[in-house]
Amino acid sequence: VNKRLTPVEKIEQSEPYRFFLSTVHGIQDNYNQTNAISLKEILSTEHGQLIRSAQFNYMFDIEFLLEQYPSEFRLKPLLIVHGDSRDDNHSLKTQCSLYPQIELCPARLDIPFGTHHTKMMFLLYETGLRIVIHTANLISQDWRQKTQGIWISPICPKTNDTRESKTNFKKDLLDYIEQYRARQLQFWQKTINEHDFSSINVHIISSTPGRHTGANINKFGHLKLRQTLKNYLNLENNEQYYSAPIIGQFSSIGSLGPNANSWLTKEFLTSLKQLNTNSFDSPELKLIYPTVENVRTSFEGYIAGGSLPYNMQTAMKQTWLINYLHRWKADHRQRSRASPHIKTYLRVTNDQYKNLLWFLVTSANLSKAAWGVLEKNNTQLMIRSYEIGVLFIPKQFSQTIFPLFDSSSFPIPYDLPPVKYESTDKPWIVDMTYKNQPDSHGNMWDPH
Ligand SMILES: O=C(O)c1c[nH]c2c(Br)cccc2c1=O
Repeated sequence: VNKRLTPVEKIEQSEPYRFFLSTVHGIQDNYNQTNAISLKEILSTEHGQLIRSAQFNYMFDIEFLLEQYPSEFRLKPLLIVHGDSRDDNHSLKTQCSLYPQIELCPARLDIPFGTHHTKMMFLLYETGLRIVIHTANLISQDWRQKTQGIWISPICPKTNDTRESKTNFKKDLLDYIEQYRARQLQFWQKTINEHDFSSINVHIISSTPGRHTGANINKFGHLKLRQTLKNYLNLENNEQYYSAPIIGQFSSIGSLGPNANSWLTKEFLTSLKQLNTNSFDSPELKLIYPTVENVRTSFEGYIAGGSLPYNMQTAMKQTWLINYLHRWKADHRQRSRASPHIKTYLRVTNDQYKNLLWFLVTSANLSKAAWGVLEKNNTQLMIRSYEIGVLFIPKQFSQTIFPLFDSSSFPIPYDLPPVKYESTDKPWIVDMTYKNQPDSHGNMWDPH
């Protein structure tokens, strides 16, 4: 019998990973019960009496957002942290002008083409502080029929000593917030400091705009990932891990250069393949990005492609990327037709993908703007955007690996091994017309 779980039961049952996919309209209920949660459930009164909250994001529909809060919480103070680009500001100011309880905090974007991608919630209850780090915009379309990733922290109790987690979560979160240099965030910096984070078992991997150098060079972007894997992934020096495949999965792709060696393998893969041994084998890098067919047959149809903004101008400069690409396929979660807006990076053992070495869920797509690009003879990492994600490492869960196919297995979002593009498969490109086959709603796609 499919017992409907309450939001609190869902979180209890998700232990120890606390990693969810968003619920999807149109799939069997039990696939929306196990390790799946909605925005209303995240904000439910069940978790306690909310005092105030903060919502970091890229796209906002304020009416929709307020509707997701329980009615008794809708008038609580709400801080909206958003990108300071002109049009964002205008529409947000207009949307929020009706609500005195909403305060706006524009994030400085001093480097051109940077965006405020970070998707994070601070939920302050009478019993303590909860952090949610996820991949969904605060618009209804992002929470209805897509595959989104969500990590929900425990409610961290207030404490009179600054309890840190074994993963340095508190310090890394404060380092991230500090980069905004925004007075509207001072209350939350103080609040974070006053709460006990010792129960948190994930690492923060974040990005902030800037040219990070010297002591700060490993604080953000792909060098933070490299450093964290180096320090915490204590795999015995056995050869079997050297060629273990690495998988990147995302909903957009930036300009990566004229060939793989420009940035993808030389810089980005070097960080992903970091073991605490200097292994020389080059592991396979497999990239998952939706095909046109994935989009056409998705629940949303071609409209899903509006949230996959890989453009023609970029794609035509890097046809070499096709050889790395794999389809979106998530049959075991009944989400092969729930278009992915989640972004994940993981490493599996090469014995038929039985075990996971680490798993990252993040706002960061496959782009230099998000992850950073080394400059000045590798002495500085230039990042354009704000991003944040959480990294799961077996050691922090008292395991050497995360089993993938047994009872306590890690709830991965898609099917492994990934399915390589066939010769007829094309990556979805947002500004192309698709007129030769109607989508699941009988529509065509003509962006002009
Ligand atoms: O970070 C995100 O979530 C996103 C960033 N840029 C986008 C563009 Br540009 C067009 C359509 C959707 C998105 C999007 O979803």
